[in-house]
Amino acid sequence: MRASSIKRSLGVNLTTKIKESRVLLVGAGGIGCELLKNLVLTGFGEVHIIDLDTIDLSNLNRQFLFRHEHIKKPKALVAKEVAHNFQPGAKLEAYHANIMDRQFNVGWFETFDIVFNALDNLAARRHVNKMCLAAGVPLIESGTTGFNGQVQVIQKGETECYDCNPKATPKTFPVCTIRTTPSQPIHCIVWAKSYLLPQLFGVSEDEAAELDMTENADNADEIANLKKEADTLNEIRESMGSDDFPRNVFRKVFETDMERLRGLEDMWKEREAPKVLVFDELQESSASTNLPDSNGDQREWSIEENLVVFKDSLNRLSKRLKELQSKKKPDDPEPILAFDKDDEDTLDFVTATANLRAEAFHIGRTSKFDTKQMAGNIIPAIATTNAMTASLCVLQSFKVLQNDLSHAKMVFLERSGPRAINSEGLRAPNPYCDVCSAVRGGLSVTPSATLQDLVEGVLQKQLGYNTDEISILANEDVVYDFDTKDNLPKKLSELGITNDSFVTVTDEDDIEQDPRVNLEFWIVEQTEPAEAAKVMLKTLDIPRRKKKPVTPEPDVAVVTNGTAGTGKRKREGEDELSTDGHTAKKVAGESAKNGDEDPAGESAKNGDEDVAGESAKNSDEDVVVINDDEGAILIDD
Ligand SMILES: Nc1ncnc2c1ncn2[C@@H]1O[C@H](COP(=O)(O)OP(=O)(O)OP(=O)(O)O)[C@@H](O)[C@H]1O
Ligand SMILES: [Zn+2]
Repeated sequence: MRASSIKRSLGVNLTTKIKESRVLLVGAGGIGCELLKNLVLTGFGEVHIIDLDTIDLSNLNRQFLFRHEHIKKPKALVAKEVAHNFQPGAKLEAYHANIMDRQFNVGWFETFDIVFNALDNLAARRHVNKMCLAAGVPLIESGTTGFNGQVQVIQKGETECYDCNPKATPKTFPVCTIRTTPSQPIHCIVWAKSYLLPQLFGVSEDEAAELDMTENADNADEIANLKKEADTLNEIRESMGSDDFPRNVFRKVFETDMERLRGLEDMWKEREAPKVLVFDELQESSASTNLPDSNGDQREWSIEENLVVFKDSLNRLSKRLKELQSKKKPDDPEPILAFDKDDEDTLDFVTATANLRAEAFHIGRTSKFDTKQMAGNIIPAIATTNAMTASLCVLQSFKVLQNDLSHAKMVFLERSGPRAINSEGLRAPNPYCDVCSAVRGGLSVTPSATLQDLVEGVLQKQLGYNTDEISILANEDVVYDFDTKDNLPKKLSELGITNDSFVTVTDEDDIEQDPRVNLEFWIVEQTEPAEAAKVMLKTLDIPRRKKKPVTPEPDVAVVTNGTAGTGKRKREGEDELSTDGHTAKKVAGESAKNGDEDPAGESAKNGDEDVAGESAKNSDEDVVVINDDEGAILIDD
């Protein structure tokens, strides 16, 4: 768009503000590429782009700034170069780096007028949220999952922050469901992918993220059995590469183990016992069965076809592992093969093995295509959703630049409701949110300062904390609490508490004792010689934590891959809040926005669950199933 047209549609004032603004774009992926193009064409004066990744073939279908010749080059740098051609006058700066690196400190964040998040994971989103709160910079957070998208404006002290609504951690499955009582195809897929495949070709099942190995009375026996079974599988690994290998594996997991399970009669009083699959019988019935070709990916294979793929994929994987082992140098780590949804061999193995197991447990089979979606936790990325979401981010940024948060909105894109775009007014911060209720500040530290200087000198003497009732977290580690006092004499630097690192002080007092909100500071190292004080903090007023009404477990949606935006809109304990007078307020002018002018308000409520919510709802066990009945176009990653 020409500058003159922009001026005419946005007005001189806003156009000038846009031109004078300096913004940061975090992530140059699906949303990021669209957003960068929009920012540059809208006339944003200075745009800094950061992305840690390089360009991959699978990005090209939707990350339109990238071409085949850019594969393996850093996303941020290529995005900058290409976008620069759209608007040669724009000042663009690119960083091929992780936004969580310390060099991107609070002072650096403070230099921006707006930060745009176009990320794909919770950790980075949370980090940027925290940095923007610390720096007092407005954040426009966005996310898409398939046809759903979400944009949220976050401003310290005025709106909800990214963490004001609970986010679910990725789904894990109880070990006993996976090991002995699977009842859905996903249980069999997780077993094949996270248990059997690593047992045969990789690391031990203890490291599988999807298996909840927390030991308790119910599963102690099962975990002991697992260890025993692992030993047997290790023996079977010895036959890898020989013709007997697939047969040995099959017999172990579908004959011996099934027989053992059937013997646990108490277990099968309420449910049907698994059946034993007999290798020799299946081998015979599959004698004339061919390997399914790629046209067969979308249909369920017969049990014979599954056996053929099981054997063939095991042979392919064995060959690969043997090759890696033969090339291993003495100091190299032991080679392994790990599941990758785009690796045909591991995907074939998981599909066939999961289907054979499903057969044993009287569960329906899944096609290779569906297995790939489920095992890879894939929610398709859709270029149009990204483009629409990116444009909504820019529209919201206009409100921010005009200091008009009362007209900024939380916007949702959805396909299932009556309208594609829905919105609602921004909400005030959740008073119980530990993240945005925290008090933040810089802490000057000399190189010789110890943890004791901090705990006693600052927290106890200056700020009046009871040092028996606090815990201190630095770089994800507890460095101090009632039971961990050994670190007191250590220098802060020895504990990794150096320039620009964050330290969080949590008041662990019971809620009746009126604990304070979290105190979070970033370290500013001073050079010696120091004055008397080794650790300095200007006296802060640290308010008391809000007493939360007792509530049932929060009803959280499953976020499958961290791509989802901002989580369910219903706040933890919100119903109770409304009844005791603490109803979360809209930022300003709320009713006007949700009244006649915003007929989308109501539908937004239906679609306002976490953008991954739809898939989560498909199963009573919160299993993520991709519901594609309506013929979505799946763009594979
Ligand atoms: N900590 C981080 N620092 C900088 N960039 C990040 C960080 N975490 C994620 N990103 C970037 O955010 C972008 C998110 O884009 P997107 O969701 O399209 O993911 P993608 O990796 O490009 O594609 P997909 O995951 O769908 O294959 C990616 O380019 C990714 O590299
Ligand atoms: Zn918050």
